[in-house]
Amino acid sequence: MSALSALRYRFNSLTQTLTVVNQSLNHHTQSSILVPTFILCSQFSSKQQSNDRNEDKNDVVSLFNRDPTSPPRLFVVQPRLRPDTFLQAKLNEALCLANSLEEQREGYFETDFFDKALPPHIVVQNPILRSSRARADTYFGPGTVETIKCHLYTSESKGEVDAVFVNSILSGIQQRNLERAWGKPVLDRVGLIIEIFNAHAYTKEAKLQSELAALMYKKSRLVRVRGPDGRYTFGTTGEAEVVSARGRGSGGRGFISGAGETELQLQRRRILERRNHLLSQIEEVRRTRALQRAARKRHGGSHNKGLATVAVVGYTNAGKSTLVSALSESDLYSDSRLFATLDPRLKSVILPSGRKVLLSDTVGFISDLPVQLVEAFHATLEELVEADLLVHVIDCTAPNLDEHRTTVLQVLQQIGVSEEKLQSMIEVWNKIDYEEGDMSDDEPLDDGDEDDIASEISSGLEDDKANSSLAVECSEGDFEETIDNIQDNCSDGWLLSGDDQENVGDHWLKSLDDQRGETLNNSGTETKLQSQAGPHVQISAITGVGLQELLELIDERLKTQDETLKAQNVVERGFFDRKWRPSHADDAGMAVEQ
Ligand SMILES: Nc1nc2c(ncn2[C@@H]2O[C@H](COP(=O)(O)OP(=O)(O)OP(=O)(O)O)[C@@H](O)[C@H]2O)c(=O)[nH]1
Ligand SMILES: [Mg+2]
Repeated sequence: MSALSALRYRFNSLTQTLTVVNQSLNHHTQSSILVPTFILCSQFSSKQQSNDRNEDKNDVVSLFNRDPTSPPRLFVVQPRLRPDTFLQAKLNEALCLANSLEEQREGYFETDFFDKALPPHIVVQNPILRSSRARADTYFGPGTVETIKCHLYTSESKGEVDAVFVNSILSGIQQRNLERAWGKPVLDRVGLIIEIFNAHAYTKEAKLQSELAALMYKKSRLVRVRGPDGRYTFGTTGEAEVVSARGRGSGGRGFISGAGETELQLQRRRILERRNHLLSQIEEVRRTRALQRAARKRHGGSHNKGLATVAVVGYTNAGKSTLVSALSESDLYSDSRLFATLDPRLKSVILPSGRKVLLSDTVGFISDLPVQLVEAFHATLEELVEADLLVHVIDCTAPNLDEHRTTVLQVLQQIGVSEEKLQSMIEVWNKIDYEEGDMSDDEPLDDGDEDDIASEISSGLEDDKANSSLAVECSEGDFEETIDNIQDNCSDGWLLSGDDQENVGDHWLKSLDDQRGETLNNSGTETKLQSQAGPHVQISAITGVGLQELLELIDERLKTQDETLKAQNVVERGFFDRKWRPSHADDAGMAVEQ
């Protein structure tokens, strides 16, 4: 089996299995359930929610000018990674990300995830693996840029491409230069994830937070690049820097009144104004959430006891929503699309001891979760920080399970979850029902020449090569040459920019390397983030295996926590009593004796 078919097989077998699983639930029922039947202490009443959802309905925030009525077709560029299992996992994730970008309408997606064709894609040389540093201007070397360009043209001739997705982190300059080289909008990993959040945002809260993240990302991408004529230009298509009237006349008269505002300054100002507006609205959301949490803690439980919240966290697509639905016998929206859930949902569950608790389903994480999203989704993520107990769901079928675990732990630490809560977190391995198809004739990705593989993996291009003049330039024989032998001095003037930039991509791969070092090393040295040796419970949220055991474990952990808290309270009360007891001689003596 060729590397391409192996990859297709893996992707298809993954999606097919999930299709079968999904068939057990009626699609339309699933789709419509985002209008929740029961949201405890929700921030808005259901009537309010529907109003909120209708409000700003046409406000589609997009990082590139995509048509919101139909999902964009993306061409996926995956830089090579090692080992092959890691590359395979990252490529699969990139393809799922590319297919996940679709506007959500009235609570459901028009396209079934499994009906979507595999996006055209290519695996290329990784500039960071090769020279430990990516090019400042185009990230890839000129040979790779050209190779991608001709593969892109071939795909485009079939009407397949609206934009290019590079599964790496690019700087603003690199992105702009690649857009010019390829004549297509370019999205990097951060951009695509933010774009997906914007497309999937449905409630007012999610929309506000996603828009804020997109704005902050946009702000960091406002760059000027040198045009073909050597002058600085602004904008994707290289418009000249526009000067607005603002600034003129404000600081003086006539010639000393200032040069006005450049396009760059104008865009920045607009972004900052909108940002302040969004921040004030998000602050309101946070305040409301905090009040509701406090109310739950005070009166939510039986016998006037507080109601404990158990937050279900995990990598995106791990099965969090399916698990919460199964435990609470409800029907939260679940989908193989990444980031299907953006808003926290609370569902009540009765534990084996008879105790009632709230299960919270929330947004999933991903490696390199954009910092803009973490900051913007502060109000949502705060729910996790405030939860009494965390349940970490891991998809045990993921080949890079350790990386998923590390990513989630890193994000939890980043948002301020205490060490104590991380220690008491329950780790659950989900999808134990999953059976891998027969992979006996599957070849490892890297068998043979790695550049042949890169050519092979490029989807749907092989057949066209013989006929297309462009394909002649991309023929496999030339491929190696294109990548290896073209000198790095071929960049046109416009590729070079005067603007300084940092190599964010380097950081990304370095962090990948670090993670792989941590997660794939066999030295036996445990990092702090890997203190968990294995799962506490193994379950299948679909078949129900292990769910009772999980509920018992939650019960037990909460009980232990209650006892610890009680003990602490006794100690604290003792201290309090000693400190504030009236200064009667006998009492004081007793207090000392205690
Ligand atoms: N085979 C199998 N598939 C499962 C299981 N649990 C969930 N899935 C599937 O995994 C996919 C993702 O499930 P979700 O519950 O949406 O995952 P999630 O973690 O909520 O994902 P996001 O909300 O996108 O972060 C869906 O297609 C589910 O049907 C399981 O136990 N076994
Ligand atoms: Mg979900």
